[in-house]
Amino acid sequence: MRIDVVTIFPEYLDPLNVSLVGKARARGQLDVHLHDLRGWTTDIHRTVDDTPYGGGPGMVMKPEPWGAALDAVLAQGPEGEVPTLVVPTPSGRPFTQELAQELAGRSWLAFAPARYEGIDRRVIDEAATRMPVVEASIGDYVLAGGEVAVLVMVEAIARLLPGVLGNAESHRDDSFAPGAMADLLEGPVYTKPAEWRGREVPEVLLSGHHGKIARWRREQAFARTLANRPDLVSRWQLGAFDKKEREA
Ligand SMILES: N#Cc1c(-c2ccc3ccn(Cc4ccc(CN5CCCC5)cc4)c3c2)n[nH]c1N
Repeated sequence: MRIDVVTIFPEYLDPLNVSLVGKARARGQLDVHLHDLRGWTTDIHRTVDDTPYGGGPGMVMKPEPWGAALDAVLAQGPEGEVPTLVVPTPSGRPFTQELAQELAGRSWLAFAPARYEGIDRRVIDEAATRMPVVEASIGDYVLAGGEVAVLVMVEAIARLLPGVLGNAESHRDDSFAPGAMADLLEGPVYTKPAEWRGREVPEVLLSGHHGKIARWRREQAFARTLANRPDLVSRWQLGAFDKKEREA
């Protein structure tokens, strides 16, 4: 997968050099290109923003630098291909595991993290005439810009790419991943030592009885989901019900 990121803060994306994403880049599983938006400004002050038409707070990112930057990204990318443009925004569709799975299936993603009050709308509308555009939000809170959202999205997507997670890890039982535990949160996890500060590991986990362990983990996941995300329980129950219906 090729990933391009256009930003006025390329250094904000330094975490893409470490850990899971960094290793995937070193192995050639990810090809990441960072672009400083100011490289496409034409004035001495390298201006990327201006006041909003219609008034209102803050500044808006000018269309010219973004248009030129996206032109350059398309020109530098694989011949005859276009990226999916991912635009982090508070008003976007929720960035969920499902959307991460969808984007993990694309061969080329271009991220456009904005700052200020966002990008002039015409940039997105014009881009949508020549590539798929996904406007997505990582959660119901307000950030100061889109770069941290890019870090979140790239990590969630990268770990789904074949071979990126080692054999010792798996996204099979992730929260929200398809399958028996779909839509349930993870249950508790334990490792050695068996006793720590007077607290013991649940006996069932030491039993070696895989059926009992699996049932215990499902019960724990259900209890945790009921406590922290009751909204997911109804979805899971409906899913489990549908499955029984289909098997009946
Ligand atoms: N993903 C994601 C995000 C973001 C996000 C993503 C990208 C940018 C670019 C700039 N900002 C700052 C900002 C802050 C408030 C507003 C709303 N204003 C109301 C009146 C006019 C706009 C617009 C932008 C961003 C925030 N925040 N939260 C998420 N889950």
